Amino acid sequence: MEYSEWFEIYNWIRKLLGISYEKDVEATLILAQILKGLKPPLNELSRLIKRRKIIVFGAGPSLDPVLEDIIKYTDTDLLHRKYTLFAADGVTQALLEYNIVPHLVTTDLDGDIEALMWAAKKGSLMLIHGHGDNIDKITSIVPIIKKITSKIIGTTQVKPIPPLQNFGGFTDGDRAVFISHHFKASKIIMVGMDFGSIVGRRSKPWLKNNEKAWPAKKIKLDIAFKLISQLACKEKILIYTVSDTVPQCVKKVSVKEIHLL
Ligand SMILES: Nc1ncnc2c1ncn2[C@@H]1O[C@H](COP(=O)(O)OP(=O)(O)OP(=O)(O)O)[C@@H](O)[C@H]1O
Ligand SMILES: Nc1nc2c(c(=O)[nH]1)N=C(CO)CN2
Ligand SMILES: [Mg+2]
Repeated sequence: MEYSEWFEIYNWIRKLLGISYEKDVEATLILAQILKGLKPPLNELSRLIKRRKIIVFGAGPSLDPVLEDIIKYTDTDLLHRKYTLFAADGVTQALLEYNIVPHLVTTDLDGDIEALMWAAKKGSLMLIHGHGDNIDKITSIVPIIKKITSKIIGTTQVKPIPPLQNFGGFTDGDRAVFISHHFKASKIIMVGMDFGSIVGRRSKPWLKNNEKAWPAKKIKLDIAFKLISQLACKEKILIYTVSDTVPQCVKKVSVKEIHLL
């Protein structure tokens, strides 16, 4: 997506959530400074996505039960070989419990940090997002991840400055879908991308159970739903979901059907 096209969407989101452009720019400068000197592994990102089937895991309430179901039909080694596994932030904790190392992780560093460190150690490529409301986490956590791995790509939602990138997308989950589209995935299969008004417990380390979405979170889930609908309809790409809430132009499939895709 052209930056000008994204910038219009970003401004729409900014108004909805009252986001500060200046703080987003500040976060971008700080993240770029911390990652300076690290060459973003874009070739590896492309190799993991281009012409491959991607499973994007979101942190909705259906994540854990569906993951259990998937593992019933496909053993975890096969899953790892057949698909590129793309975890949205806190989902990494669930994958850790099944010992499934995601190939890719999108995070704005508000998921379970231990799980993110585990993924970094195991070789996941970490797409770390900087925005105006996670500057404290950027400065405290990114230097630690940098000591563990060089497989880091910094992302931003404003104009990128090297070595950062902007592939479009807003929340960790829809950003994973946008990145998969940008690098020309053959198919994108969404698991746990439930949207709606219940936040899955994997979303935040402090959640013990699934919980009713607080007002800002509800707006973010609606934004994610809309962005994926727009992308699926406009770009005519093949996006599937196993969740009951189905964005426009996305096809609903059952867990059993995943391996037929
Ligand atoms: N019902 C849901 N509950 C939680 N996450 C969901 C749900 N449906 C889809 N998702 C996706 O899973 C991702 C999980 O990431 P995470 O919980 O870290 O959210 P986030 O993008 O950081 O947003 P926030 O800033 O509100 O925490 C979300 O970005 C969202 O796109
Ligand atoms: N400034 C700002 N940007 C964001 C925020 C947020 O809370 N503040 N949350 C996001 C969800 O992943 C993505 N981007
Ligand atoms: Mg997050």
